[in-house]
Amino acid sequence: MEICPTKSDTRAAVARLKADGAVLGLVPTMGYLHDGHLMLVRAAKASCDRVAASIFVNPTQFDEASDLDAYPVDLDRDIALLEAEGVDLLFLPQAGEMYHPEAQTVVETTALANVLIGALRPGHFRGVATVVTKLFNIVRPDRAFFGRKDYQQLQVIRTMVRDLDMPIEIIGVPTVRERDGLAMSSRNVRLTPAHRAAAPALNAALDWAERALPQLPQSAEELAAAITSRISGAAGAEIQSVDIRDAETLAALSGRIARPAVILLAVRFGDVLLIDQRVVTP
Ligand SMILES: Nc1ncnc2c1ncn2[C@@H]1O[C@H](COP(=O)(O)OP(=O)(O)OP(=O)(O)O)[C@@H](O)[C@H]1O
Ligand SMILES: CC(C)(CO)[C@@H](O)C(=O)[O-]
Ligand code: BAL
Repeated sequence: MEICPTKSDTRAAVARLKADGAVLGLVPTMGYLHDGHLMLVRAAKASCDRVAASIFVNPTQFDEASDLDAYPVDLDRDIALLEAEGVDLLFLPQAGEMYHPEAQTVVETTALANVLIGALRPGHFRGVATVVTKLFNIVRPDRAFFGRKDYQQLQVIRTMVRDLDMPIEIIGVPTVRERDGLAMSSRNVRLTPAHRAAAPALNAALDWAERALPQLPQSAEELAAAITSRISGAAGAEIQSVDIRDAETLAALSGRIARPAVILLAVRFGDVLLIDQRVVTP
């Protein structure tokens, strides 16, 4: 695996990797890799000739300095894991390499960026869309792979690619979970033991909702209220939002759920914000 700390190294390495017309996949991450990330790498390996990954803890998408400071890092382990998966290129920039000191250009999906998680984390999706655009411009992949766990992020990126005519196919990969159902996340290590024990309540509530939906003639509002009451029983859970939205546009739904919908959860345990999601089809 070639490790490239600069944009110019990366462009040169990509040119070599694509010289024979190979299809290149990109897996963008913020590091501290777990099996969810490795599933993205495996999906990329399965459908592309060459695979690039990036590790960059992007400061512009953090709305809280304390969350950025607490973001876990273990580069040696990450590099070994990516090597073992057969990744061809790792783009590993420093913040100074990534952003021009006088940078003033941003990319924003104006409506989708400022609702749901975007309302809880102001500026977050502008930071994500801007850095992903930069990663796409530096690596120029044919396909890019993102987790469905970060559902709104995936829809923001799909919308951006559509609106700005980026010639990149976006692939959404299913959520990888711990044995007790908790969605894998780099932030899980920051949960206290008591919060870690309570956190599978998110997935349990989603499982319940998926099972209950065909039997109950529930409205979106009633379903959201029932999910909220289930999660509120989990020790330490501070529910930030439970939303039932159109699965594609994330437009709010009300009344009977008559089309594919996504249930979006954001729940704080101490200072850790956990998210989870489930697409349900009536
Ligand atoms: N459990 C998971 N299953 C599948 N994909 C995942 C999972 N967790 C993260 N991803 C995906 O991996 C990519 C990189 O995510 P990131 O590095 O932010 O990891 P993370 O574990 O989601 O961290 P965070 O704690 O910031 O949410 C994103 O596309 C994300 O959706
Ligand atoms: C897509 C991403 C790498 C952009 O910084 C980040 O938001 C993430 O890890 O999901
Ligand atoms: N996984 C999304 C990146 C973030 O939480 O900042």
